Amino acid sequence: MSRGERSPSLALLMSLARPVRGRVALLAVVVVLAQLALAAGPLLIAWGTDAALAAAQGRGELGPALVCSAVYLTAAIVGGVLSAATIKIAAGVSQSMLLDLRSRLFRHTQRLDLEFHERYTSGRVISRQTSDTEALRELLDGGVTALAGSALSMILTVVFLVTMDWPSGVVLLVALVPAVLVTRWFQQRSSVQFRRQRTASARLIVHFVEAMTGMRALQAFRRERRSSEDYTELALDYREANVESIRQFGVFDTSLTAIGNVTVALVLLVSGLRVIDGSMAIGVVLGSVMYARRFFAPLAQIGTFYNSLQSAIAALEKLSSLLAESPTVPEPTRPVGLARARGRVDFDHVEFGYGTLPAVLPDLDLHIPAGQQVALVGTTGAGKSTIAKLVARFYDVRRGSVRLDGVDLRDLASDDLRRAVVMVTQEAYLFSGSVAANIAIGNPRATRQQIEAAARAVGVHDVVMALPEGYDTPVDGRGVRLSAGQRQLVSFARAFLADPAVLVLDEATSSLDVPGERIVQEGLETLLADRTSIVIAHRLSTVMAADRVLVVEGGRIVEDGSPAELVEAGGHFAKLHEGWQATLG
Ligand SMILES: Nc1ncnc2c1ncn2[C@@H]1O[C@H](COP(=O)(O)OP(=O)(O)OP(=O)(O)O)[C@@H](O)[C@H]1O
Repeated sequence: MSRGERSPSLALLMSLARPVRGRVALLAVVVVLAQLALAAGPLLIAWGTDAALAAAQGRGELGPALVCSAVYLTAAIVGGVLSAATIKIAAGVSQSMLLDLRSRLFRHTQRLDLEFHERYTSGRVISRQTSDTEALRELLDGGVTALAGSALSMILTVVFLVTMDWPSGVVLLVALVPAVLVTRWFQQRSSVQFRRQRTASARLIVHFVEAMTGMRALQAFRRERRSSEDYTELALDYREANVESIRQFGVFDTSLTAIGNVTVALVLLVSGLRVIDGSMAIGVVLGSVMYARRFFAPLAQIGTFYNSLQSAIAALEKLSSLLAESPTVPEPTRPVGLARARGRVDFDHVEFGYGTLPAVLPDLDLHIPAGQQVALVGTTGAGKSTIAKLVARFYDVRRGSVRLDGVDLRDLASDDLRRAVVMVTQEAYLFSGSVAANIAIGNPRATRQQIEAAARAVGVHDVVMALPEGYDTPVDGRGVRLSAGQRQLVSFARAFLADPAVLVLDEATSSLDVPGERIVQEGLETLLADRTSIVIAHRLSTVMAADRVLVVEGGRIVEDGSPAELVEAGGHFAKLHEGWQATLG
């Protein structure tokens, strides 16, 4: 990892910590004080045993022993209270930082353009918001303080021990060599193992999600058995990875305990010999042994925390690179207002292609007067949706310009653009909430009367009234309680309520000209009336009702005229028309 790559992560961490820097400083002070209080224990015992007990036994003075006990007790209580405070402050700091991060991520990804979302995929966005934020939470929620506390505890132990009795300190430092080697071994092995675990778990989840979301296809093609065999294999892989990781930790932990015990024995041996020859007091032996015992425990914590640290660093890198993405459809620096758009749309020699791919529209010159109803037809992949999406400025053009009432969309204030141009997609996406709330998306300030009027206008009012709770009936994420046609009508009502100057609509391919679809057709007619409309048409009735039909082929308009004129002309459209009529029989 180069410095250049790391710095955005660090910058992100710093920017998250800035608003809570006071609490971070307090946390640092509390961690140091807690460790000092805890590390003082053995020193007090040594002094208490040698000086205070000697005073009590020799001269019958209880004072020093009482003082020593009181100080020991105070240090223990202070250490305990401060350790608890550390956890509390760290949790507060981490939750504030994560709240900030989560909202930043959400706002940012929402602001990014469609091109980004198509490239990045929703799965990746979700894992930024969930598992990566979670990895960071583990680190911030005590991981950093535990690491700092552990390191500080080891340093203080050595310093106190060397100050109290340097030969024991030397024994400790010598024992540190194998302990560090074992820790390094564990870190190397476990980071490989950790990656294996993560990959195995990701594969398992992907398989699970795929099987669940593709359940219909899975059952239709009788793939259940094969699918569960594959799942079992992946689950076994995951188990293997977990077992191996636990085994490694077992080896590491046991080795550290063994090193710790041998060190205690060595300290005891060296001290014992020195007590025999009279060069060491018994209290110092006690203190040294206690220091030796508490020395290695933090190392196990540092070792096990290594993986969390690694994954938090990786998560931070991914999060910061997502936050560094900037929209390719930027807000204008000096927006031009357009309070009441009339609805004239112009494509002036537009060249457009997705990302760096070859141009889909090589040179489109199209002028639609305000109020005209335009139907786009053509073979699949011809570029109809692309034209529609450019009108809503989901993407920016490479060359030329798209203008609304003469204003380049790139200069138009985005609120004005969103008010003036509304796109209704085939998908007719419903958000979780009531039917009324879904219609009100078109105009959040609308009253219930206005919502109902919109529903009446597009012919969905009776359908809604027949639902168990009428307008307050909740619809799930994708509107499972409503049929495709009903969903479409709700999305028409939403667009009707928004009342845009320009309506862009991708007519559902599944809805054909069958009698049951009459209601959708009528709703559509009301919606399209009195405004500029650009419809990617799939029904003959919609096309025939349009003022103007554009036949698109290979990103170019090959025929342009009224439906009657084009039928008359005997070109592509006339053939399409013939075919349509034949299917309707
Ligand atoms: N998001 C995208 N990224 C890259 N290429 C795309 C994207 N969307 C469409 N294309 C390509 O652009 C071309 C035009 O696609 P477009 O969706 O505009 O066609 P269409 O006429 O609307 O087709 P259909 O009737 O099947 O919806 C196609 O070659 C398609 O592969």
